[in-house]
Amino acid sequence: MNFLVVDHVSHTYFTEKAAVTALENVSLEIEKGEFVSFLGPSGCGKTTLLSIIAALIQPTKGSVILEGEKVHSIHPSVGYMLQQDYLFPWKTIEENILLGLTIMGMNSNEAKQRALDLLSRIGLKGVETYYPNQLSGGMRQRAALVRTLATDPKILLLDEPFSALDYQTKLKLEELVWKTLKEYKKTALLVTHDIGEAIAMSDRIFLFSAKPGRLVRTFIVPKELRNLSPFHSRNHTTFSELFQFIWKELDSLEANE
Ligand SMILES: Nc1ncnc2c1ncn2[C@@H]1O[C@H](COP(=O)(O)OP(=O)(O)OP(=O)(O)O)[C@@H](O)[C@H]1O
Repeated sequence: MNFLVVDHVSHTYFTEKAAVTALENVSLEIEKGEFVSFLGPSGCGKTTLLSIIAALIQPTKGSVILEGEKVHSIHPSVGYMLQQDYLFPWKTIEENILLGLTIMGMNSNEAKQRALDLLSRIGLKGVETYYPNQLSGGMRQRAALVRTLATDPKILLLDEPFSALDYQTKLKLEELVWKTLKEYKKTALLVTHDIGEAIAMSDRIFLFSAKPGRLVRTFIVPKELRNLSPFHSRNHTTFSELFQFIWKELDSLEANE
């Protein structure tokens, strides 16, 4: 049984002016513990697909099946990490993280201890009492990662979580997120515009076309890259070969728009 199945999903947004088909007949399967990326031109429905998997919106057609059960409503098995950290500015880092646990009804000491352990592992020990505006962008995203992992979700949806960061911070955070998710054996779906990021972090890459969003190709990242952390993957010769290959595919998709 596949861990997550997206089964013939289509989605159309109806506005006063028009109907926009964001996704058309998308089917894919993801295994437990896999790290996959959704790559494609702007507007190809990547965020829409993540929102459907999280059950924030219902697909017009098709379904999403997680561990054999159809996903109907928002469920704690899914953790979301976005471009913006959405930490509450009036709460300390620790309070922000514990708030997530309380909302999920997980108020146990064990859950709190896990959150504090995670903060320390992710290099944020000592900043528990700080407010978000006292931290750098990279530290805030690390705090957001802790908040997401603290509830122990089965699957993490990462919607361009590094895109607002400067290049060096982005590379460091990619490394940290990849290592942490591998250590915790999490399944992750990353939405990105960055081909390099997709190759460096993923086991497989799903390439989408726009208008309407269709799954056009799946790339399996070669094993020699998959076993390397993002930083080391970027320095491997196979990396640039795959980069150029995907670049050309993406370029031809954009030319056909
Ligand atoms: N709430 C909405 N109402 C109407 N149309 C929408 C809505 N949300 C998204 N769309 C449209 O659906 C299409 C897919 O949008 P979506 O945000 O899923 O794409 P994306 O691939 O994540 O884009 P980007 O890479 O620019 O973030 C776009 O044409 C967008 O304009």
